[in-house]
Amino acid sequence: MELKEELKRKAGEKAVKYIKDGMVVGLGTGSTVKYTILKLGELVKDGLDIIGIPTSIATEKLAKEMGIKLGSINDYQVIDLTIDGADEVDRNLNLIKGGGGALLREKMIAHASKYEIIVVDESKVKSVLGDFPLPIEIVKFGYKRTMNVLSTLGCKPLLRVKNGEAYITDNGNYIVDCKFERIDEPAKLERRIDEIPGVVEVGLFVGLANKVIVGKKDKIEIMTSSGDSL
Ligand SMILES: O=C[C@H](O)[C@H](O)[C@H](O)COP(=O)(O)O
Repeated sequence: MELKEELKRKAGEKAVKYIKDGMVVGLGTGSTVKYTILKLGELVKDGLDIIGIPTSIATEKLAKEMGIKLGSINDYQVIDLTIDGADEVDRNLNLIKGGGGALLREKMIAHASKYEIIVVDESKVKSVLGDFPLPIEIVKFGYKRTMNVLSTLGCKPLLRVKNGEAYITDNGNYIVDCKFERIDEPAKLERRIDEIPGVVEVGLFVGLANKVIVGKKDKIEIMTSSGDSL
């Protein structure tokens, strides 16, 4: 296994230790949290009883294959704990998410969660967010205008394309990846982007993560928010 993959595995697997019998658990999306879900599948086979709430169709499929019992956010409107990945993390536990296109469901589930744990490899920890182009989910209607409005905030918006076609999210929308030079005030930028008509959700997660598990070469680092109690 290549080193980066090994660090993802380390962080992803570590997170299952916070999952307890009887919990409703939000299941994030991506190649890091995949390791959490695989491990969780083993624990479920050994008798752990939890309900998983998937954040994407891809995660729903994987969790089903692993034999994890699933529910929806409509049936479980309060989630005990969610484990998810991120594309970038700063030391204040602000995040950029949505590299895999799942940011809307991920944010809804993070918002419904009493506790959110993020799993990443060390390359994702940055002093300032913004290296990674910020994913923004927008409706198809008037998308060119929405992209122009986004550019007035100081970024270069690029419509996400997959296999030569515009990428479509699980919710039937487009994703625009917006490259900012640096994001100094994530909370302020999140609010400004959310105010633009046509924007469904932005991949900035501010004040939602309680703990970040970082897979490093020599160890696992755990970053916690103030008031963290898990
Ligand atoms: O939309 C996708 C999610 O926000 C992912 O959690 C994020 O992109 C990180 O994914 P990965 O662990 O594959 O880098």
